[in-house]
Amino acid sequence: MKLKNPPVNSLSLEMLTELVINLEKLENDKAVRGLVLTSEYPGIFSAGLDLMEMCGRNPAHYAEYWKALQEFWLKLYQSSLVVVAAINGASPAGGCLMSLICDYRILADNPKYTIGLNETLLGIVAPFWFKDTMVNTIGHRASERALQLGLLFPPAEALQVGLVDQVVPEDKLQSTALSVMAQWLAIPDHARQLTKTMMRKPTVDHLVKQRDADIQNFVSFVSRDSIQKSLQMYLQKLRQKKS
Ligand SMILES: CCCCCCC/C=C/C(=O)SCCNC(=O)CCNC(=O)[C@H](O)C(C)(C)COP(=O)(O)OP(=O)(O)OC[C@H]1O[C@@H](n2cnc3c(N)ncnc32)[C@H](O)[C@@H]1OP(=O)(O)O
Repeated sequence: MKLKNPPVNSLSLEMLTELVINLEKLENDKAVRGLVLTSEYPGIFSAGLDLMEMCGRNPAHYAEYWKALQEFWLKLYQSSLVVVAAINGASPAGGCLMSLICDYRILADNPKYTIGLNETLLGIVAPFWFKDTMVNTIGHRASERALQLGLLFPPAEALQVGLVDQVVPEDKLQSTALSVMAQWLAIPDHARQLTKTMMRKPTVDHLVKQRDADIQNFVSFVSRDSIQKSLQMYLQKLRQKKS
């Protein structure tokens, strides 16, 4: 599946909805057992959540957006398919989260392709289920440091901390993803799927139990004037970077 939402594959409401629909279609197709997630635009895997969905909108929109994000996370994290992320570009914040909920992550070796949960750099806080996903991958201490500092790791460091499973030359990314997929598909589906469910259930339950409260929390947080100002300033900084 190729992520395709120009210019930076930000996770807009429309994109999240389409991703969930496509995932459902693939899961209902008995001929499909695995999925490689990559970007149509080498250089950018995903810029994360679409900041335009979080700026200057009304509470009903924020609630709808957050619910769609939760839906996407729940769908992909619990997918019965083998999901391999072939990360062919920068992967900040929500882009990193999307990679973390796959079963295996391969990052192309390019110093510009940084990955991490950098929310604090925007003056916002990664929600508990982003944090849980990261802790499950790299452990508590490394997550605490990475989350507080909003670290974006270049490939060698991402590999060292365990944020990705493999770093390969850019021209070997797709072939490596396919050979990793073959290795995972050699395991009987039912055994692998039950194991995945067992490993992920506590994290899933944590969010499921608090879904409504999490939406309310997001809506009230994002509606604050101070948060709106931080997000606007960050967007402005992104725009000024060009000039
Ligand atoms: C408030 C409550 C908070 C609760 C928690 C919320 C958790 C949040 C998770 C998130 O994912 S927040 C988003 C974090 N994302 C980022 O910090 C990435 C920002 N983008 C970049 O660093 C770069 O754009 C890039 C991805 C490295 C690509 O760089 P490049 O130089 O190739 O492109 P740019 O010129 O920077 O961008 C092109 C164009 O796209 C706009 N844009 C970039 N990122 C986003 C985004 N996340 N959402 C919306 N739009 C984005 C950027 O402003 C440019 O727009 P124009 O200037 O062309 O209009």
